[in-house]
Amino acid sequence: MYKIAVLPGDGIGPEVVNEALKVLNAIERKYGVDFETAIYPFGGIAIDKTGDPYPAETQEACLKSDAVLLGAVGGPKWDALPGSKRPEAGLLALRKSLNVYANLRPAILYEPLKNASPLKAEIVGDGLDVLVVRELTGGIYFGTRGREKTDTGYKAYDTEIYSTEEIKRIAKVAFDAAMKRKKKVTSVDKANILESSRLWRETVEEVAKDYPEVTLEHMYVDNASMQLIKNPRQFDVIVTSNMFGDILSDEASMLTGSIGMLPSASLRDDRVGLYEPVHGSAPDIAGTKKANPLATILSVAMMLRYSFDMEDAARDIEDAVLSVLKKGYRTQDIMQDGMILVNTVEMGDLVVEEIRG
Ligand SMILES: NC(=O)C1=CN([C@@H]2O[C@H](COP(=O)(O)OP(=O)(O)OC[C@H]3O[C@@H](n4cnc5c(N)ncnc54)[C@H](O)[C@@H]3O)[C@@H](O)[C@H]2O)C=CC1
Ligand SMILES: CC(C)CC(=O)C(=O)O
Ligand SMILES: [Mg+2]
Repeated sequence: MYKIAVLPGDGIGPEVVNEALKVLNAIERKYGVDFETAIYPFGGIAIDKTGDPYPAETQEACLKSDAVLLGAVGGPKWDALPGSKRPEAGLLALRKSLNVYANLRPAILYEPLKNASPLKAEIVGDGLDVLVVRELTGGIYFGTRGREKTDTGYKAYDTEIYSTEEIKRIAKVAFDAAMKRKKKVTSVDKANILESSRLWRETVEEVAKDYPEVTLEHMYVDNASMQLIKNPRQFDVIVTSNMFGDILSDEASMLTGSIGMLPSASLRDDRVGLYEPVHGSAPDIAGTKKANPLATILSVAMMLRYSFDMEDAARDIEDAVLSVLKKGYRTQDIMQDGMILVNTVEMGDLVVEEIRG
């Protein structure tokens, strides 16, 4: 029996996680498996309860689980807290404590959403499928940061540090993924300025030697941001640092129609993983039932694939999502003329119905 720690978090987090749990339940019944799920406080709600965004009880449960399912954290209620005490600091601590250094963020444009992408039809072509492999437990989000008083105010700093080992292991993940795809890796950096990017580039070059079948190209992050819009079909796997991957994956999400469509898996060298939508807690729509739960539902599919080796069940979920979209059902973020508008709960129910068959 697999143990799953469930961290709904804040804002729309609990709303989308509820729908994902319904889908997980449908998979349990269909495949005769048993998942032991338990919900733990995390993020802003945990700060309210315990003063800590990642309380000891939650940490212990996550470290003992086979997988963690997370909604999202943060919101205006906690924005005035110092950085180290905010819900987002809990998220970084969770990722670090699990050592899930490889964040896979597939940006796939589902065929029925072709017209929901803001890109012109000729750019989208017959579909988009880009995998962003983001380094998740190092870089500037984890470097020393601080503030010092000056005569006129303050100066503040954040530091980007990457070691050869950190770069090697994420590069390997990207090349291994590319071997199962179109065999192309684009490594995104800012090596014309940053020393950490220069080491990144050199190290990725070294790793590439073990993958002669894979084409490697390097691209500066400013150009990559532009190319993602201009010609996204040139990309297969993008490998990049924590911050660049954070930003580029939000950008890539728009190619698919909405950030509400983008799942993620954060992995380490064994099968334990953290699964969460790419989006945040969306305080602007929290409580309105407008949130698209598909990113979280698709994150469950990634959990079944990567942590539980249940490829058929993962595909079942992905096929169910495609069917629901083909039938014309849309949450507000992907709504188009002539389609049927549904809310968060209705979208979850529709996916469950498809899985049940
Ligand atoms: N992994 C996490 O827990 C993350 C947390 N955050 C936190 O979330 C809070 C809000 O951040 P924002 O910058 O506004 O980013 P956000 O991703 O929460 O929202 C950006 C925009 O996308 C929309 N959106 C997001 N998810 C959606 C969904 N499932 N369905 C439909 N529309 C959706 C929102 O309504 C909003 O207009 C902040 O406190 C931020 O720090 C932000 C990103 C990731
Ligand atoms: C706290 C942030 C690093 C969360 C975020 O934006 C992300 O992981 O995509
Ligand atoms: Mg982000």
